[in-house]
Amino acid sequence: MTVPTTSVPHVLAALAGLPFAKGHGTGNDFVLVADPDGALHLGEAEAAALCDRHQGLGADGLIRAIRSRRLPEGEALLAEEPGAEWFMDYRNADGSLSEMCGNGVRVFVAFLLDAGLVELAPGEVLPIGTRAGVKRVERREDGFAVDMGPWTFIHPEHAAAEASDATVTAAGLDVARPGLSVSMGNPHTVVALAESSELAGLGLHTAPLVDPVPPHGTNVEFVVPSDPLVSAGVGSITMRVHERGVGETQSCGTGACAAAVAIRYWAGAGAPDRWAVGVPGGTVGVSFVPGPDGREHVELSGPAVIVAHGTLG
Ligand SMILES: N[C@@H](CCC[C@H](N)C(=O)O)C(=O)O
Repeated sequence: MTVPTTSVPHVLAALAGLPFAKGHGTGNDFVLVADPDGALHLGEAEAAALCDRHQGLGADGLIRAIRSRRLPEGEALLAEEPGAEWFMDYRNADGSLSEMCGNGVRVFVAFLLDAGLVELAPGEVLPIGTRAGVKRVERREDGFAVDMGPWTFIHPEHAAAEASDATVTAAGLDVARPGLSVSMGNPHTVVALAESSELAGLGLHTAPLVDPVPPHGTNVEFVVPSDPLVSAGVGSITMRVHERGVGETQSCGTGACAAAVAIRYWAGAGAPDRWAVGVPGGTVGVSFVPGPDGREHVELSGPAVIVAHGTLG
């Protein structure tokens, strides 16, 4: 019998001795590996094997900490921000690359601190290279806040004219619902539901069908606005997410930002700039703030926890 060279045990055997950490942000969990000089080969097969929940370590994604100058996409960012020494090389659980991960970038900075690779006092900001550009991460007493940059509609012509640009079908929904596709550097399609019972009844073990799907696929957020929607100036929503390249996760930081963007857009004039987004793994904060470039930026805040360290055996 021939053992496939891409089988999880085979791929993991080739990584024996690899030090790693495990961390999460509101239950969105990651395997983290320090590879400052880019000496390791951590591609699609390695990410999928490490993230395998049965035969690997198990995670929603793999994050490699590599110096920006060691990757072509990181080197390009250094011209824009010379302080972005570290690059978050992120892969989904199926091994695919994603441009951005909002929970991941907070956990990434917690990992750099834990590994002694950076120093950052509360109130200080660290620029991080990502495939969606440089993200500035501020350390706070209770976690981290990330300037995620400006949001955009993926299909601006439809969104502006019809307030939705897709129909979304999912297990547990009686009929297809309208969705709004928002880019946070990575793609999202947001669907509003009226009742918590509809959210609870969704079957997210299979991927929702989005028509038309954005060019590079999409993450899908189902969102229920709280009643009242706004309390003490803060909007409140609850969401579940099916992530591209992963499946249902306990949380998605970029998804929480996209959900707040869509609900605020649908709510119209007078909707608040601060939002609390409840996810199965906790709560994250999303704020709309003026950016240094004069555009509106989205700020994501929330916890980041390193739970374990180990060595691949
Ligand atoms: N969980 C992440 C998003 C991870 C990437 C996503 N699955 C994609 O393919 O775009 C987050 O916290 O933002």
